Amino acid sequence: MTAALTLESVSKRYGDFQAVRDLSFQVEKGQICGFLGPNGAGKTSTLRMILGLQPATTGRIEILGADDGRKVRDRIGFLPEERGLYKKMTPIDAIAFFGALKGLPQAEGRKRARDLLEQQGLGAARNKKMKELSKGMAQKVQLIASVVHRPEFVILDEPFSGLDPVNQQGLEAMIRGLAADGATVLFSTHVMQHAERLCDKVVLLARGRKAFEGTVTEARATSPRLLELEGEISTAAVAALPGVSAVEHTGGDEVGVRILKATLAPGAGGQEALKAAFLGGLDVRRFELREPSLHDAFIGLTGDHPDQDTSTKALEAAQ
Ligand SMILES: Nc1ncnc2c1ncn2[C@@H]1O[C@H](COP(=O)(O)OP(=O)(O)OP(=O)(O)O)[C@@H](O)[C@H]1O
Repeated sequence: MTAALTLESVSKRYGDFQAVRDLSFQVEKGQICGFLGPNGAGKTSTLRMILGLQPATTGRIEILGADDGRKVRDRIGFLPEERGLYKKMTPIDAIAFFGALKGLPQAEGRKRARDLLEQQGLGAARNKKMKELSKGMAQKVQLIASVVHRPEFVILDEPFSGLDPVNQQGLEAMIRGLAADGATVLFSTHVMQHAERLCDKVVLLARGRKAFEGTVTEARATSPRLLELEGEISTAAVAALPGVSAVEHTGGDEVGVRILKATLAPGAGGQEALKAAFLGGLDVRRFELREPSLHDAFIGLTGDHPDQDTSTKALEAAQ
């Protein structure tokens, strides 16, 4: 595989504040990579360094074979976190304008804009003014504007924020389409479900440091499986089952039927525990084996909640 992006020991310092620390990761050509972390983790700072919009304090970045994103800017598409196209422009004008900034002739830009708007179900809106579009529609137009020049590398900063579930699904489909056409995609998000559905690989960032790099399956495997049991059972009896490393009483009444959550030891599948429970005659009326989600893995790997704000300002405000 060939790397489309390589970061080696990259750090970013703003005055006394270290926003990104010793960050290294790679994205292979054609991959969809999720760049995950809570607000303030350092995602936008890193994306801006990759694009060459701000220098790294230390470290090396290579994108599409160049040592500075600005040298290959016409081969990159970027959707910034701050949205906004000129309100009085039509979607076609706005898309063609952004294409022209990347060297695409106006007539070709307008033709592609028409086709892409049609594909995204926005054909009827193409001659309206941007200010007349819903937020979801405007965001789709902005994504089209950032990829109309058919970039090899697409960087999207929090592309799902502010969209309703239907538009989020539409955006997921657009991202899959970009990768199917051969583009490499790197997108930041603090919503794990999108990454779980879309990504070939994920990089987890917490307080400016990499907490994990690998596939979603590998990330999930870092977290233990959970077994939920309901019945007239004691915490001690469940704790004694094979493969169970911890037990928590989560519901039901203390003397009668109880709901217990058992954390399984790494590698334990849960079947042995269930078999032992039945063979031992435990009164289990319901059981559920829960695979860890990416969200569980994130909490386990970082100790942070992905929706939390880990910036210094937030930490200070909380004290
Ligand atoms: N220009 C700047 N000057 C000083 N501090 C900054 C600057 N840009 C970002 N920071 C700080 O660096 C930290 C990381 O910010 P960054 O925007 O990179 O995080 P993020 O993961 O993208 O978060 P968000 O999802 O909220 O955008 C934050 O504490 C932020 O306040």
